[in-house]
Amino acid sequence: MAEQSSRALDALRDKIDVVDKELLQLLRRRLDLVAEVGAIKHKEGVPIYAPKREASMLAKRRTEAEAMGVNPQLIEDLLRRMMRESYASENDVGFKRVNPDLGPVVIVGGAGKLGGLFAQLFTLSGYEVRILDQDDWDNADALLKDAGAVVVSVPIERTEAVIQRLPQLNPDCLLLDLTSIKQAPLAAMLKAHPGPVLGLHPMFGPDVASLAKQVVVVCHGRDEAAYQWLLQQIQIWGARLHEATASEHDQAMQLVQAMRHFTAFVYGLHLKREHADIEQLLQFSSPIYRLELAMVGRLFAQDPSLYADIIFAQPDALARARHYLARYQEALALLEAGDKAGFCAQFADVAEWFGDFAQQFRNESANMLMVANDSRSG
Ligand SMILES: C=C(O[C@@H]1C=C(C(=O)O)C=C[C@H]1O)C(=O)O
Repeated sequence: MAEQSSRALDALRDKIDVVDKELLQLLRRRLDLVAEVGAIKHKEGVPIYAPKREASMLAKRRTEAEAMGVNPQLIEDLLRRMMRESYASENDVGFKRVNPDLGPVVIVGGAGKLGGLFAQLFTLSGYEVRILDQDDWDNADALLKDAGAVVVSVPIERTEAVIQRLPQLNPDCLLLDLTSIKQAPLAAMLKAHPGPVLGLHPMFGPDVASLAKQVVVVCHGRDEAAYQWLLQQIQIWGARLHEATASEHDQAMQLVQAMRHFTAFVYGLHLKREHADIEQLLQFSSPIYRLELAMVGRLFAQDPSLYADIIFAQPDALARARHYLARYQEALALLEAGDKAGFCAQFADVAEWFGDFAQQFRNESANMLMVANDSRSG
């Protein structure tokens, strides 16, 4: 259908175009200022993400917006989107090198995606980075000889074997890994290397444009003082650190990763077996269902072995999956019995357990749904 226009409408639209162009110029000016901030941060080693500055800036702009009859959420959305752009532009400037005396950083598995991201961040921070990938083992001694830090970033199922395969490192070399389970790799590293050891789990994929606001889980291994520089470096990259024991981490990952991915896998399997017509589902979808479908569908755009690794590497994935099945059967019994009241009672029980988080998640998702809807066209 042709979109309607009239002379009056065209005149107003021309004026809107002028305003939008002004906005664009303002954005350009803001980006230039942010680039200057980036240069100073680079020099002084200030983290790219400044949560307090952001919070006070957002609060002020919200108040001002209200006074001007502008929806405060509108300015907040715009500023948050611009700040995301800031992080990426500050990335490009590079980062202060916290440990100028460190020998080369060797990334085992550096040709992989996550290893590649860390290789890039270390390089942007002025460290000498060497990659030790599958075909480089003949050359391992030379690559590792004077290493200041060795980062193991290989698929989970190979992590322990790779750690065992490493030649003896310098006693003061830092050995760390980025695997998404922590107990077994940490134990293997402590056994293989008498020097400083650290377990990290970056809670993000390799596609992030910057580390700003991302979380890195830190599981201490040995000689914390020897790797403070790295923890500081990661914060300069913009990430937030979350300390946990390896077993706390692995327990949480059961639910956050293994169970969740397994459930998404089953849902995908179910859609296929039911011969669901995705095109049609999308036509009928509400924004929340579209988002859910996206969460499931995106899984199948990735490497199956990545997910197999995450799910199968968890020591009690099987027991957890069985618990989940039992819960499903419990809920199914309510359905079989036509027990609506029982369903509502359980629902209320779970709602009470979620407590304030339920409302918090509702608010958060409302915003996400609006964003998801904004990106629709046609
Ligand atoms: C530009 C800065 O860096 C980041 C980006 C901000 C922005 O775009 O306004 C604000 C705070 C920081 O998280 C800054 O620190 O001022």
